[in-house]
Amino acid sequence: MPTPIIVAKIEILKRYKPIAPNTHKGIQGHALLIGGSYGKIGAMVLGSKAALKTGCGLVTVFVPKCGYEILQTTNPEVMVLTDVQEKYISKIEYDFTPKAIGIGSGMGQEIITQNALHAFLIANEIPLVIDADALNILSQNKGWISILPTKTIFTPHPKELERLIGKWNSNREKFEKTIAFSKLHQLIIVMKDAPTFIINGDTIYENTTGNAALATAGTGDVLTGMITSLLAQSYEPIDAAILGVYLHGLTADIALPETGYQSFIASDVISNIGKAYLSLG
Ligand SMILES: NC(=O)C1=CN([C@@H]2O[C@H](COP(=O)(O)OP(=O)(O)OC[C@H]3O[C@@H](n4cnc5c(N)ncnc54)[C@H](O)[C@@H]3O)[C@@H](O)[C@H]2O)[C@@H](O)CC1
Ligand SMILES: Nc1ncnc2c1ncn2[C@@H]1O[C@H](COP(=O)(O)OP(=O)(O)O)[C@@H](O)[C@H]1O
Ligand SMILES: [Mg+2]
Repeated sequence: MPTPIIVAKIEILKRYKPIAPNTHKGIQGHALLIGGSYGKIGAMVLGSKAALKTGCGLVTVFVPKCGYEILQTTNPEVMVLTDVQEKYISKIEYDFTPKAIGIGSGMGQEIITQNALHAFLIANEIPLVIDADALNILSQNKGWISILPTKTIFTPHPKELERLIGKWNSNREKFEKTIAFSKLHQLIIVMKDAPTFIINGDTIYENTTGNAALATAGTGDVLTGMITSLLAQSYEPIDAAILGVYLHGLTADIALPETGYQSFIASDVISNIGKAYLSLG
């Protein structure tokens, strides 16, 4: 197994691009987040707010109709497009060209949603982050993985990873299988765990931030919003994954003295993104 590259501040500063003074929202990047279903619109509320707080200029969400008022009320900075269906996504349509797309958080796995994902993947050429139910759907339809743009970012937690690559008998085998999967499909795999590893073919990155406060609902949905935002800001996919995971963990390290492990929630990741950026100098 290749020795991991340790991702500490020095590795981040090689990749981090401070904001240009004369930038504007039109060049800061437009992120599109697709997902949500009845009862899981919160995943999109969290992801879209995280995307804005990570610095892209514009964020649009595509959600089932039941998400419209929720998102317009909770996140007024976010633009909202809706599916024709009330409770789940059935046909993904939008009339602009986003710089990056994140798909899957809270999306559910209805058959009609699976078909909508397939049609979307066939048409799409924009850089992608794939999370949660979109990963689960791909696990059941492995042939669709070949349609993805190269360097698409997958963000599985251990159970989602197992659904994609099958069971492993040792840590070593888990890495071998993930590396083989990454190479076969030319994907970047964010192996979310404690710690999180990022696999890019034979290269392994080991993140150094984060703690058990992150073991709470929605922190993964937030990470998807953050990585999609960085992709929209023209970071290379590998840099968006590395920087996103690092900043996400750093929010928990910064908040811990005030929240403790137990009371930290996904919204606390979002409210500490600013401090995480400031600590980069
Ligand atoms: N507020 C919201 O709307 C929320 C929506 N969510 C969405 O709900 C859907 C279901 O996601 P889930 O992840 O809960 O369901 P999954 O069935 O994918 O994952 C849950 C299973 O994975 C295991 N697991 C998770 N993390 C693990 C780890 N680090 N090590 C070992 N096992 C681990 C759990 O024990 C459990 O058996 C997704 O679409 C997700 O985006 C969740 O993110 C929760 C919050
Ligand atoms: N004990 C832990 N230490 C560090 N990070 C953790 C820990 N538990 C969970 N995380 C992080 O929290 C996030 C959880 O993501 P995920 O399981 O997809 O949550 P959700 O789907 O509820 O949003 C991942 O980034 C994971 O690495
Ligand atoms: Mg998740």
